[in-house]
Amino acid sequence: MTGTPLPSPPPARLHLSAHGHTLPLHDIATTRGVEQHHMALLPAHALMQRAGLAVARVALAVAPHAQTIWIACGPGNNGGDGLQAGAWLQAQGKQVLATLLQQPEALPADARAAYADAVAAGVSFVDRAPPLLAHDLCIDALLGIGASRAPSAAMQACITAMQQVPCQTLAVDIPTGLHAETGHWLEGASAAQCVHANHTVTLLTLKPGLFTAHGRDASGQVWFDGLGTTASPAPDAASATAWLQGADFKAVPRLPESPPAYASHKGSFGDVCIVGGAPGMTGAAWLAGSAALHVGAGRVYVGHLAADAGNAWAELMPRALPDVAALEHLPLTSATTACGCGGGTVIADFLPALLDQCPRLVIDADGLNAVAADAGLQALLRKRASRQQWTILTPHPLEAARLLGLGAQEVQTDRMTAAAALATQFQCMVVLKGSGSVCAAPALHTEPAPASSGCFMALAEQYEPEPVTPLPTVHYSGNARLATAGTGDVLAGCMAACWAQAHQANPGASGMETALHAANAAVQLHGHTANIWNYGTTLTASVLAALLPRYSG
Ligand SMILES: NC(=O)C1=CN([C@@H]2O[C@H](COP(=O)(O)OP(=O)(O)OC[C@H]3O[C@@H](n4cnc5c(N)ncnc54)[C@H](OP(=O)(O)O)[C@@H]3O)[C@@H](O)[C@H]2O)[C@@H](O)CC1
Ligand SMILES: Nc1ncnc2c1ncn2[C@@H]1O[C@H](COP(=O)(O)OP(=O)(O)O)[C@@H](O)[C@H]1O
Ligand SMILES: [K+]
Repeated sequence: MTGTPLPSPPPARLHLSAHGHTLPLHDIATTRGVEQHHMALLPAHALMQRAGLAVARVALAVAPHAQTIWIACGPGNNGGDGLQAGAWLQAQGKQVLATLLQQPEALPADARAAYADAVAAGVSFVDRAPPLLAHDLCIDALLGIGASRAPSAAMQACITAMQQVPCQTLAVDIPTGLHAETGHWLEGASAAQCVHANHTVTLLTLKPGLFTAHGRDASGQVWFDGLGTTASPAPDAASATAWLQGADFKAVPRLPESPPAYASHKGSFGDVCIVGGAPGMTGAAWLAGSAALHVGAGRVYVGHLAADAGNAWAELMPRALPDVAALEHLPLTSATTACGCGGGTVIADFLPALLDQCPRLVIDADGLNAVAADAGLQALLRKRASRQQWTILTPHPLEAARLLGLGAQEVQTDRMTAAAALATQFQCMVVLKGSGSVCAAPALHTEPAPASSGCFMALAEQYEPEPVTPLPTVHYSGNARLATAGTGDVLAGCMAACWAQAHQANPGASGMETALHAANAAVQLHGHTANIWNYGTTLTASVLAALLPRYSG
């Protein structure tokens, strides 16, 4: 077995990328399809041999000095990958001890062959975790994409042991206990029933659950191996079911610098209006305005709902909004507007006019709460897309729950579905914030094919455009340094500024696509700024706003 040619390329390590790079994500059904396709092309058992080799390679890379390696193997093919890795590692001179939670004869065929390889290589079998030292390693090969319920009692004992070992843990494909698609715990399980790995080597495809909800905490450093089925380190893009933004297989910790054209002026970078800052929450509007300014909007107006709002930044243009009529002092019909930041309950009075007039509108915070509470506002919101007026909603999980009439926990249980449901329900772009922010869009209607004459004209008239729903994007950038008050206001202002500039640069582009681009660009800039903050002090929202890099397309 050790003479089998090595599949290439070797496992690749996922890194943050400042370039807004996208990588394809695949759900379980598509992953199964990819697996079946390649299994049919390869000799029997070859794919699992490659999977085992990929796991062994990562094991040697992350724990080069390990002498003892404990592998907890479940009853399916994830366990088979573990057994196969054990065979490779034993052949490399490691002492491999495996705990197998299934009778060997009851394993699926590939895993049974892996078991035979492990026995032949000299792997020992033990009932429970052996004594391990800090430089040793344990491998979680209990459950992969076949996990269907909370771990069994025997599995739980292995998970608890893995939580107590003094060495690193490497998960195969997905940490046991985590749902591969949602990043939530398996149904009926909790954090205590999930492996919290230092590393995860995921196989054939990148799974969305590794990157959102609890996924980032449970997975540690993610590695990918296409098992020789892809020419590049990235999995196949054609069959993607979502995108991951902000990660790459190479470290690129620098933002590109593209200076603005010499012959440009402040009118070249779009205007932004902020509407918010009710009494007691004036800071929220200033934070959003500051963010818009730093991201590079040409002119930023702050319409504040409090009578005495002060002025935090000399560069911002304040406009007092004692009543709805005062909105005429803002260039709402030409600018890009972010509303709701610190908007209090009074923002509800302003929303009908904003929904009516603003061609590009980001609705955040209290603006979202107002919409959730008022069916009339919801109807106005839904109508906007048909009038070519575009909207981005930026809820955190509780705001999303209010809009959907669910509990916040239900939203967190399946963040991608929740974001997509909001996008469809309100015909808006949606950024569901939190760890692994998710951007979703409603179905886009494709234009009819151009027809020039005769029967083709007649056919074109009958042509019903097929709606196309863009894939959701999960963001890899961002971390818990953003978990401080006001960072959401900063995101809203940042988004309006990205959107204003993207629209200004290309006013003829599809409004919906520009909105989607702006939503993703803003989440990336915001998250990236938190990723590079390394000063040991709290990243306050004001500092975050001032550090945001200029939008560069
Ligand atoms: N074949 C190949 O060449 C390749 C395979 N690959 C690998 O295969 C993995 C998928 O394998 P898989 O489909 O066998 O599913 P897997 O995750 O092992 O679990 C299913 C088993 O667990 C059981 N079970 C479920 N939940 C349970 C629970 N809570 N507590 C206890 N038991 C539970 C379930 O029992 P059942 O529900 O049937 O009663 C069944 O026995 C994939 O993630 C990747 O690692 C790739 O590397 C590519 C090459
Ligand atoms: N643990 C985390 N990991 C990544 N991003 C986070 C985390 N906590 C918060 N954030 C980000 O910080 C921002 C917080 O927004 P929000 O909850 O609206 O805060 P606020 O209302 O205080 O401004 C969002 O962009 C969110 O995605
Ligand atoms: K696993």
